Amino acid sequence: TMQSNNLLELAGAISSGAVRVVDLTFTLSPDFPVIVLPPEFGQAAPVRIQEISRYDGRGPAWYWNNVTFGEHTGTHFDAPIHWFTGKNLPNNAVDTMPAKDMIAPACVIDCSAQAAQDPDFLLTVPLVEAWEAKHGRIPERNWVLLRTDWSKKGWRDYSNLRDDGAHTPGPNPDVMKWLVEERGVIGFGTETIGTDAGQAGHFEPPYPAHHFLHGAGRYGLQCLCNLDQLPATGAVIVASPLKIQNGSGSPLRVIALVSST
Ligand SMILES: O=C(O)C(=O)c1ccccc1S
Ligand SMILES: [Mn+2]
Repeated sequence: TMQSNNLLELAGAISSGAVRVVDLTFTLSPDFPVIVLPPEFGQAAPVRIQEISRYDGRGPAWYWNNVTFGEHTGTHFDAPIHWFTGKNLPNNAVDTMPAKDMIAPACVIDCSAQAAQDPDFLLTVPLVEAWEAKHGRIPERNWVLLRTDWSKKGWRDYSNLRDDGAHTPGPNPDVMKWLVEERGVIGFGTETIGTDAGQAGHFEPPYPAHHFLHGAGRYGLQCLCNLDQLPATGAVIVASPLKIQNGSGSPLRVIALVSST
């Protein structure tokens, strides 16, 4: 049928390279920095990869590990249940979210110049409107990915922790409310630790990306990389979190399909 031909054409285009598959994921390792919350709160467990056997007496023909990690570690996905504003929504966990939400187009907003000047740079509605004047209105059910080139920093600058918390770029409250309510985005993605800015705990409402996205049943992606390899529009994101029972999120492989033509 027509549909199956389109799907087979896509598979052929991926095989031939006419459609590039761009990996937007950091390697999940014990060295990767994880979010540090104020000391009075529970903290993410460190990533641990413990070898069970490696073709030796513990397992002569096989290599495998036990892996421990927090749901919000490395390049990872946030489900609506992660935030109190999404706690009562239907199908709000990674194991109950609709599979169709795992594939959607993306708009990439390049703020790398601004973020290079100011680690506390905030995306605003006027900046997105200026982007739309150039690239067209953000369609419904798209990811909006904030390119800051933060993923190119060394670990210390990547976390950019000071005594008053992290200083990393992100969205202001107005733009998050606007993206969700006026543009119907499926989610918001960042290169930094967290979809929110490092100082977002002081915003109103606190952590506005989490607040508005998950309150509307939408999703977050964070610690992305290689956003500089994506076009402003036209990429399709595949983001399928682990099917953790009642999970609030999970590390995952995020890939983007990009037409080479
Ligand atoms: O979703 C996250 O990884 C994240 O940024 C976060 C996690 C837990 C608590 C607060 C925040 S703000
Ligand atoms: Mn998260």
